[in-house]
Amino acid sequence: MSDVANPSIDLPPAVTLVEGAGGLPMLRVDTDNASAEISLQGAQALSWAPTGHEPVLWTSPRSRFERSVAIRGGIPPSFPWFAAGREPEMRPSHGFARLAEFTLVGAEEESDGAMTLTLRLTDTDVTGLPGTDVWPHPFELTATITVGPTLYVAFTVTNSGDRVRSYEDALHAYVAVADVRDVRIAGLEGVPYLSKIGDPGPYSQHGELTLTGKTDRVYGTSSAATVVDPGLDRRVHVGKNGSASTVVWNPWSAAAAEMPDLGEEHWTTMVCVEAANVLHDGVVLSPGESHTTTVYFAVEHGTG
Ligand SMILES: O=P(O)(O)OC[C@H]1O[C@@H](O)[C@H](O)[C@@H](O)[C@@H]1O
Repeated sequence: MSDVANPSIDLPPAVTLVEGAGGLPMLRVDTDNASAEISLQGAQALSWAPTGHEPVLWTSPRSRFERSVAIRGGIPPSFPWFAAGREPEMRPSHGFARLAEFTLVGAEEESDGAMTLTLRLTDTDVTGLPGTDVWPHPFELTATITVGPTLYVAFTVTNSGDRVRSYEDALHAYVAVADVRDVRIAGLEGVPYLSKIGDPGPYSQHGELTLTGKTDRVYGTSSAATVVDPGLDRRVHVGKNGSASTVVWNPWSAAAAEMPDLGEEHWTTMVCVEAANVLHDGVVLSPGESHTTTVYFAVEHGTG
């Protein structure tokens, strides 16, 4: 990696802007409490490790790193629609925000040593990206990412046009696990969900969630979830605000083998737990109104 010339703002010593894989600009954060890497494309945290812990976010060893191509891993944003969207013309998958290069507008050290980065994207920055013709509306998106012993990612969408608009969003986190077949996800007990595999339901979650095959579910909950991972002997708490849906996804072996940026050998080491607002829980904003979706992660040793 080499330093990128002329970052647009002064950076604290703990933050560097470098040319990462594929020439994509990346922010490197290295503090006493945590380290992280954040791609300006998608304002996408790709790695985060609090001091004394193994990396918490997963990025595919097979990911592509190219301009305007989705990076497989970390916390890509879905906006202005989720996955295949609510209308047939909503392509590409997960909308255009993860394909767009955000502008770094702030980098500040918090009093506890955590580092907060602020990145911005507006409709004028996404001209020409796939999907912008489907949702050609004025917006401002501000991503605020705080790197410390807890990782906070907040996405604020403002409707800067003069009509009411609706959208779906997700902070589509890939959590690193020893083996997805051995983890439990707590916090979803009793929550209603729809499945995108087979009969959509609705169903109700009985007990903690264990994954035994391809899983693609939208849970209707604003509560936190915890990934309990005996292989890494840790619990990863996934807290959230401003999110009415939690999506859990793992493609399992056959579908992963069909995905060139994932592959049959890597699907076991991740599970997606996504803070979202999707389907009938999509967000509706009046002109000038804003909504913030926040996800935060904390890790504890042990599974008890
Ligand atoms: O391959 P993509 O576009 O990154 O999407 C991956 C998955 O993302 C999940 O969030 C969706 O629920 C799945 O339906 C989808 O397959």
